[in-house]
Amino acid sequence: MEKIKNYINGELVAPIAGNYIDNYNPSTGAIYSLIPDSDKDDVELATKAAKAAFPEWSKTPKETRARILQKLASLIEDNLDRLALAESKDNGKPLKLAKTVDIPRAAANFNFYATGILHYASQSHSMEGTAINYTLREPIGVCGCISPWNLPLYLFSWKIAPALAAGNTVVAKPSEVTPYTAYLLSELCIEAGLPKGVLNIVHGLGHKVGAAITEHVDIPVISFTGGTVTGKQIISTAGTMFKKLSLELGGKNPNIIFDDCDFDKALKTTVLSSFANQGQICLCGSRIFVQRGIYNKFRDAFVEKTKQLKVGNPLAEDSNLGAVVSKPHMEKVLSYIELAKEEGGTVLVGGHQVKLEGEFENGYYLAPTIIEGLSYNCRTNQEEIFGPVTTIMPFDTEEEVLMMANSTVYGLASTVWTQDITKAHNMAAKIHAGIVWINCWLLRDLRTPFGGVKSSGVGREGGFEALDFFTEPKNVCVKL
Ligand SMILES: NC(=O)C1=CN([C@@H]2O[C@H](COP(=O)(O)OP(=O)(O)OC[C@H]3O[C@@H](n4cnc5c(N)ncnc54)[C@H](O)[C@@H]3O)[C@@H](O)[C@H]2O)C=CC1
Ligand SMILES: O=C(O)/C=C/C=C(\O)C(=O)O
Repeated sequence: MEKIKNYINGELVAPIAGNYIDNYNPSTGAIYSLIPDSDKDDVELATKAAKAAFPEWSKTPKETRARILQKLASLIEDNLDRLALAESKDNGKPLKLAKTVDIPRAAANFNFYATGILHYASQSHSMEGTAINYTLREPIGVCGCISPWNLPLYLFSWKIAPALAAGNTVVAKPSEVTPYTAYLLSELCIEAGLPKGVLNIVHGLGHKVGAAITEHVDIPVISFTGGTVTGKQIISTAGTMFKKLSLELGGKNPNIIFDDCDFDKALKTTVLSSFANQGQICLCGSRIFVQRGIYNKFRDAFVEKTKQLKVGNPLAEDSNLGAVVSKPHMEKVLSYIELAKEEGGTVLVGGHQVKLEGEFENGYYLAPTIIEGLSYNCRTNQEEIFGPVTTIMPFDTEEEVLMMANSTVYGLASTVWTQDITKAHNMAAKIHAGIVWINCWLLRDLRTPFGGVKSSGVGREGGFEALDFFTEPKNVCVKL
């Protein structure tokens, strides 16, 4: 069986202790490769390599760094089909999604920061003839980047690209649930001519590799995307070591649909925002609030459209949903559906596992699920499920829906559907979230700040925010 390798000091290497864990294909439930079960010794080796590479990489002209990262982006584009197939096999997502979203976005992340760094400049503040301040932005050192399984290469590269562009070196850990495209990326880094030690990829479990990165004294910066519980563990270690932290965590995002919306657009996008990537995007809308005047009409049309979605082999062109990422995750989502029923919810569509035939009979498939009749403050409506499950609830007034929308510990994203521009702006101002989409969803401009408030995270990714995060400001005041 194929053994995935770590990428340390420019070379593909086996884990020091020689241990491996199984890698499953969620669409079949079969083990198809082995992942290094690395430990703190591998992290130590990677950190040493990253530390040794830092002086030269940080002094390499930004134009040279940009050229190498652009070469990497081109190689990702050249390998689109291979990478998309690998992502679909590792994660269970529809191949067409990996081809049109995940892999192009990974290339875009490298291109964006390769060019972004060329436009990133020092600020200066003049003190009217007395003095002038200029603020240098310097790379920090070795950065730890820890990423999740839902958008594997997309989110892995979203961290690595700005860290490297800014002149840092990196020790990165992809999710052990979906390691394969990070492994392929390491091959492409070698082909792109990334100097050895600049990027190091250590595969393995969160409580071993992730924890070793988090607590390493020579890694002063941690950028993490994943679950809120893990985020808390990272803060409790890295916070006390005064590390610079960026945490992009969970969401329980409201979709707020007013009577005066463009009905067809709101409906079409709500189907997408509920079930894209099997509902495994931190930005998916998982609580749908519909104003009473159109509630019945919207609910019935939403159920009808959801019934038409095909759950199937991720490689098939006509599959709308593939498999969820793992058996434990499927069981977690199913347990929330049971909880919803106990809490008085009615399953309008879905609510069960989908059994496919032939080689897919042991895959982890779930029917897209809509649940009605729950109170806004029950556990189903407060906790992140992270699967193809959404709830639908009526509301009457702006005040009422704001109260319900803002009632969770999360505050990542929201959508608002209305033709009334004043109402849209008022809602945007009052929603507790880092991102508000008005009459759209997941329309991404990579220059914008990306992240959440409350338990959805700390800090922002995207645009110059990420370059600010991956650099340290130094103010120099010159007396005139
Ligand atoms: N982007 C998001 O918002 C995501 C949210 N989640 C949520 O989190 C729940 C749990 O999913 P998991 O796979 O367990 O996500 P997770 O948060 O445990 O995994 C994310 C990354 O963190 C690493 N990690 C785990 N424990 C760590 C530790 N102690 N120190 C450092 N790194 C550690 C993992 O190996 C992985 O690379 C999901 O059901 C979902 O609700 C999961 C993945 C992505
Ligand atoms: O940057 C984006 O466009 C999307 C990011 C999505 C996540 O961070 C997530 O699902 O965890």
